[in-house]
Formats: sequence, structure tokens, C-alpha cells
Amino acid sequence: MEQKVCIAMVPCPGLSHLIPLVEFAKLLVLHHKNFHVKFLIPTLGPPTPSTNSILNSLPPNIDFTFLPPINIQDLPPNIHISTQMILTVKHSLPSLYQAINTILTSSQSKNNLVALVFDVFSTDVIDIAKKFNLLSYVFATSSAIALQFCLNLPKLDETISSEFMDTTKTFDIPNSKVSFKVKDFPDPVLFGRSSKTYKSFLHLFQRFSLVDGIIINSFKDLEQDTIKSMEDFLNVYPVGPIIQKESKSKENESKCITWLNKMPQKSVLFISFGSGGTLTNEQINEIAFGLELSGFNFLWVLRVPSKHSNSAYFSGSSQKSNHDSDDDPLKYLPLGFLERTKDQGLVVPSRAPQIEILSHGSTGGFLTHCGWGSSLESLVYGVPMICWPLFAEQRMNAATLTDVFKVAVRPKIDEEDEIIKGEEVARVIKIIMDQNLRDSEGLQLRRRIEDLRVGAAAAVSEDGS
Ligand SMILES: O=c1ccn([C@@H]2O[C@H](COP(=O)(O)OP(=O)(O)O[C@H]3O[C@H](CO)[C@@H](O)[C@H](O)[C@H]3O)[C@@H](O)[C@H]2O)c(=O)[nH]1
Repeated sequence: MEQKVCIAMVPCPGLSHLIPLVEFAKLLVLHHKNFHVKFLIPTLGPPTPSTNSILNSLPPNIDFTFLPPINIQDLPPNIHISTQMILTVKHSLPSLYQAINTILTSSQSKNNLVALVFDVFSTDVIDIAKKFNLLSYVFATSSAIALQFCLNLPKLDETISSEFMDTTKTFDIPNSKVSFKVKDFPDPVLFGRSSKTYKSFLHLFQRFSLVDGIIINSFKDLEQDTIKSMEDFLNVYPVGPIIQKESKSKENESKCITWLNKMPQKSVLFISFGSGGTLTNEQINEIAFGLELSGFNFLWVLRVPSKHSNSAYFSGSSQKSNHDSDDDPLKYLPLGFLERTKDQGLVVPSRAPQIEILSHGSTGGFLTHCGWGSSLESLVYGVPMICWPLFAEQRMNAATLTDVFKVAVRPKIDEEDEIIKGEEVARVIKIIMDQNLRDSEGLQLRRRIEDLRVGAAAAVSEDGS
């Protein structure tokens, strides 16, 4: 039997990191019949049902092994979620070493292991690749611009003497026509520079020069200048946009689609905050007020409110996330809202089939937390966005979507109350959704995203990049 070329993939914990890597693996084995992909998965506990459902429907040339779960007691308490991901991979390195050694030394192996592909949060895997003389590739699940910022971080760290938060400067991303305000930097960078969170994040990007290549879930039409500038010193493969073909979550599917089928073309604003984003009760009320004020149709995925507008930042903050709770999120809406908007909108709890909604003809706008997965999905289906970043690198994505790609608007936060007011919500909804305004900002956004939709389709076509 002919030996297959084997690639081992090492994701970091988190569905949004696993899904793009799995979709990439599927494309590799589809286009290269002699390839085999083996997932070696660091874990911090038993896999979730969603993880199992993804892994149990893999095609024949992909298999997976869970590495022995690391002991949560071995991690410091209340660490930032990024540090938790980094440490989970770090503590799994001995079992990863074992697993790779077994593959390489097994006389029965039908596969010839040649390369390791791993997540940005797993760059310590480089050491294992070097030990076994394997090729090493990082798979970046966010934008080229966010990656360029991170690659520049070690240099920035050497040149800045104060805390980032103490400076009011903006920072240019080399060759990207974009400057970021410090407050838009990824979360770990905003922690004190002597903090473990910052140091472990910085460490990831000090090692990139050692890898054989960087695979980015982006495409040239979208981030031409940034990708080009990276190519000067790294092997860069922009393989995107890689998105799921259909939503993994089937919750509320028929309800949403049946409702959308009855609505006019491009008339519905879809509102969703990714796999874990939550808002305060006060912010939910302001959005509800803004929706009523705007009069536009909406489909809103609502979660039980949290104390702060974000998801669990810290590993110890809640074992059971808000969207898994038995509490009914709809009861947190303003009194009478559902009755008053029964012809205007649909509110569904916790999760919805995002791919099916974004690809539906009735959807005309997306109010999103700007996770890179959601941003790419919106680009692929040509849906202009309202940016509502919450955590991680989402503020940076929001700045990129508005200032560089010019496919989104970002509502202003009321400085006094530190909240986005209902009137402001209604203002940005009108920009995105009002198809009748000629020469408007919304028209420009819709034209621009249509161009990028075509570029995205070309990138993943037979002759694409
Ligand atoms: O009700 C829902 C909510 C989400 N999704 C899907 O879940 C994914 C969400 O991914 P993403 O938009 O990337 O958001 P997060 O899950 O929040 O992603 C994390 O990982 C991303 C990739 O690294 C980062 O860009 C984000 O900031 C980080 O929060 C998308 O495919 C959605 O289609 C659904 O199908 N239904």
C-alpha cells in the first residue's frame, strides 16, 4: 500500500480555533489524495458535545487523538483565557512528544509524517518540530493585520518604555494603512507589561522566525499590502477565506429560517455575539430601544446578561457559561418589547445557525462582535456590518473592518455612561439597513462589501490564491 504524506495538526482549546483548522484539513485531503491529516488535540477536560460532533464527522483521510487532559489544578487560578490556552498546550507538550514519537517509530505506520501545523497560541510546538526534524507551520485564525501587529509586538516592546495604556499615541501597522489606538489592542497587551498574561502572549510572537511558514485564514484581495509586506521575511500562505459550509449549531434553525423566508429581501438585521459574547442588562435594553426606534426588521440571538459586556475573561470566572444556563434570556428584555415588535423581529435564545442566516436573501446587515470567523462569514456572503467588539482581538478587527476594509460602521460609546445608547444604535442601523438612501455611507459600504464578496469567492475558486 502506498504511504501517505502525513501532517499532524495541533489546535489550541476553543471551538473557534478548531473549526477553521478542521476545514483547512478537509481541503488539504480533498485536493491532495495522498495526504493524511492527524489531529493531536491538547485538552483541559472532557470534550464538549460540539467538539465531538465536529470530530466524529471527519472524512476518511483525517483522524484525531485527544492528548491526555492536563490537570486544571496545575494551572494558576483565575488566569486570562489566552494564558489558559497557552498553558494547556505547554503542559501537553510531553504527551505530544510521545504521540509524535510513536507515529514516527511505528513500523506499521502507513503514513509518513512530514509536518506539524499548529495554532498561534501553540507556538511552543516549534520545539517538538525541531527535535524531530519536521516542517513547522503556524495556522493563524485571525486577520493578517492582527497577526502583523502581533509579529511587531516584540519590537514595540523594546521601544516603548511606559505601559501601553499610559500612552495616548496611535500605532501604525507596517504597510497596512492602519493605525490602532491603544484601547483597540488585543486584551493580553493591555495587561501590565510585567503581568504573566502579557509576557506569555509576547513570548508566542518572539518565536515566529523559527517556523517554516505561516498559513493565514485571509485572502490577498482583502489584505494585499499586509500579506505582501510579511512575504518579505516569512513564507506566508493566505489560504482563506475558510469558513464552515453549514452551521454546526442547529439550535433554532427551522424557527429562524421559516421566519426569514417570510421577510423581504435584505430587510433583516442579524444580531449575534459569536460563541460566547454577552452584554449587560443595561446594554440589552439600549439595543432593544434602538431596534424599536429604527423600525428595521431584526433577528436577535440573545444571551442571559452578564455583569460586564464580554464573555468569561478569566478561567475561574464561571464553569457554566451564560449561554449554557437554564435561565431564559428573553425575560431580560424590556417589558412589552416582544409584543410591540412581534411583526418586526424575532428573538431566539443563545444560539442560531449563523451560516444559514448570513447566506439568506432576507439578511441585509449583521451586528457582530467581530470575531474573525463571523467577520469572514459576513464578507463571504456580502453582508455589511455594525461592529460591536467585546474582547480578545475584536476591537482590532472592528478598526480594520471600518477603517481599512470599509465594510462596517462602529457605534460610538457614550463617554459618560460607558454604554452605547439606543439613539446611537438606531443611527448605525439606519446607515447599514436603509437601502433607499442614495450617495449614502451605507451605499458605499454595500458596494465595497460586494467587491470583497466577489474577491473572496475568487480566492477559493479552482484558480484562486
Ligand atoms: O449562535 C451562533 C454563534 C456563533 N456561531 C458560529 O460560531 C463561530 C464564531 O466564531 P468567531 O466569530 O470567530 O467568534 P468567537 O467564537 O468569539 O471566536 C474566538 O476566536 C476567533 C478566532 O481566533 C477570534 O477572532 C475571536 O475574537 C475569539 O473570540 C462562527 O463560525 C459562527 O458562525 C453560530 O453558528 N451560531
